Formats: sequence, C-alpha cells, structure tokens
Amino acid sequence: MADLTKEQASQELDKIRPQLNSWRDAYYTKDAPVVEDNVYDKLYNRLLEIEQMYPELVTPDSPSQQVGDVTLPDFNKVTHDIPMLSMGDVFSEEELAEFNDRIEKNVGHEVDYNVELKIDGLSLSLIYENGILVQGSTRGNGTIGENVTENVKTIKDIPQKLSRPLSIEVRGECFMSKKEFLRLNQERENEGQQVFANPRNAAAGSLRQLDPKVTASRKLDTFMYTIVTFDGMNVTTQHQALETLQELGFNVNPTAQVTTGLKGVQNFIEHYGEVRDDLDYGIDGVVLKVDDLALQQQLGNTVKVPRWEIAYKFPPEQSETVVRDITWT
Ligand SMILES: NC(=O)c1c(N)nc(OC2CCCC2)nc1O[C@@H]1CCC[C@@H]1O
Repeated sequence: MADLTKEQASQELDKIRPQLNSWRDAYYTKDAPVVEDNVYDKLYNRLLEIEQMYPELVTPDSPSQQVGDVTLPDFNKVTHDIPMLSMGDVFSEEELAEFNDRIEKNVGHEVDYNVELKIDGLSLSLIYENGILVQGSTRGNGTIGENVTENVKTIKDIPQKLSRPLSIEVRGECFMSKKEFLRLNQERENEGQQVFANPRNAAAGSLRQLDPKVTASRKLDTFMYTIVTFDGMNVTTQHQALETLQELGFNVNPTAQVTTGLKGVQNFIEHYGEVRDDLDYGIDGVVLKVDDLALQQQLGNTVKVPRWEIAYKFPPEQSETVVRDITWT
C-alpha cells in the first residue's frame, strides 16, 4: 500500500468509517442492503489495512470493533458461551495460496482441508438438551444474539428431537431457497408490500420475526456445519462432524470435499462458480477449513476470525437493486 502519512490515513478513515457503518446498519438492522457485499468487503479491507498501519487511529465506533449484525431491541438476548465468529475473506487464488502457506508454516506440514460452499444466509445456533431442542438464536454481534427459538421450531428441516439424547450445540446457516424467495416476493407484490432485495434478506427478515406464525408462513431451510459441543462423541475432523450432523437428522450441504493442501480446491471453486446460478440456494463463495479439529484448536482464533479457515468470495451475482460498484475517491 502506498505509504500514507498519519494525517492522510486519519482523513481517509474519517470518510470510510461512517460510510461502512451506514451500509452495515442498512444490511443488519433493516435487512435491506444498499451495496453489494464485495463493495462493502473491499472498503472494509481498506479500513483494516489503514488501521493495521496506524493502530492508534482505531476508534471504538470503527466497524472493525464490531462483529456481525445488530440485535434488535425487541428480541430476548442470548449469550453465546463460545462466540460465533465470522471468517476472513480472500478474493484471489494468490491470497488462498498465502493462507495455505501461513497454515503450513505454522504446523510444519501440508494439511487436509474440508472445502464447503459458503451459503449466503444467516448464522444460526441450536442448543439441544438430552436430545430436545431448547434454544435457537442468531449470531448477533458474535457474543450476544437474538432468541428465535419459537421461530426455529417452525423450520421443517430442523429436528426438534435428535435421534440420540445428546446435549449439544450445533451451528449452521439459515437460508431461503431462490424458489421460495420468488414465491414470497410475488405474494408480497400482490399484497402491495415491499419486496425483499435478495434471498438472504428474505431469510433474515423471516427468521428475525417477533411473530412465529409469520416465520411459519415462509419456507426457511438450513445447512448445518459445526458441532460446537460434542457430548462425548468421537469426532476428530470437520468432515466427520458433517457426517455426524447428518446422522443426527440435520440438513447438511452434500457438496463438501476433503482436499490435501490446495490440490482440487481450484477445481471446486471453478465448478461451483459455474453452476452457482443453477443451485436453488445462494452461495457467495467457498470455505476452506483445516479438516483436523485438533489442528484447528492448535491454530486458534484471532479476536474475530478463526486462523484455520478462510472464505474465498465469488464476485456478486447480478442484482439490480443495489449499488454494484463505487469508485472510492
Ligand atoms: N456460510 C457458510 O456456509 C459457512 C460455513 N459453511 N462454515 C462456517 O464456519 C464457521 C465456523 C467458525 C467460523 C465460521 N461459517 C459459514 O458462514 C459464516 C458464519 C458467520 C459468517 C459466515 O456467514
């Protein structure tokens, strides 16, 4: 990055911060984005870059100091004992290679990755006690989320009772299929209501409903991808975790693959980049996770994201309702 004086950096941050915060509020609080994710991501990465150069310029209201969506005042709040982290984004093969190099340097050898589609929905935590669903919640800011238990009970692919009396927490993505999105928007248009900008906002607006009957009237789906607490289960890799989630009755995306190092990752990215529009659910990238769970623990997390996984982001799908690109002067 061209060397920026502290004064120039401060001036640029004074412009970027409010812009990102207003975009974020529109995205999280009103479930109505005004810019494409990649526009937000690009500016957010610029902010991180400058804050890395001048840490003394980081302010409490900087978007880098908040994680995830704002919790609406009228939901009961829940605390995530284990924070629901976000993940770092990369946008090129080179950056993927840099991520892989960092991992290999850290552990001293090549690692297996579990490669998953990055579902474009909203994160969901489910807690079961003795096999019974007792709590569903959104990610919120990563530590405090919204209690959406009654709404979650209306989602058909979420088991209310597990096949075994386990006390576990699992996490995944709640999404709305493109088919349901079109049906719902047609219904809303017929009723003269505002339509949703995209399936992710429709899912968020449907899950974060105060009236469970409204949620029940929308067809929401899930793909679960993390077992947070194992209750004695002998699972040692992310891939096994997905298989276990499936055995327990959860809906799991069937495309995940284990690769050795980056071999095969590019093919996976290219393939799903090509078939993306034909999928009935939105994806905005591919997630690489170190497959070995012990290695994940060894690598640990930064304040906001795990060191053991990365999201490779696709360019946005065509959509006419939001700003596609902005040249930041
Ligand atoms: N959207 C996804 O499909 C997805 C995924 N397949 N796997 C993960 O792994 C978690 C584990 C620890 C931190 C991220 N996260 C995902 O989505 C994240 C959750 C929060 C922000 C992203 O949407």
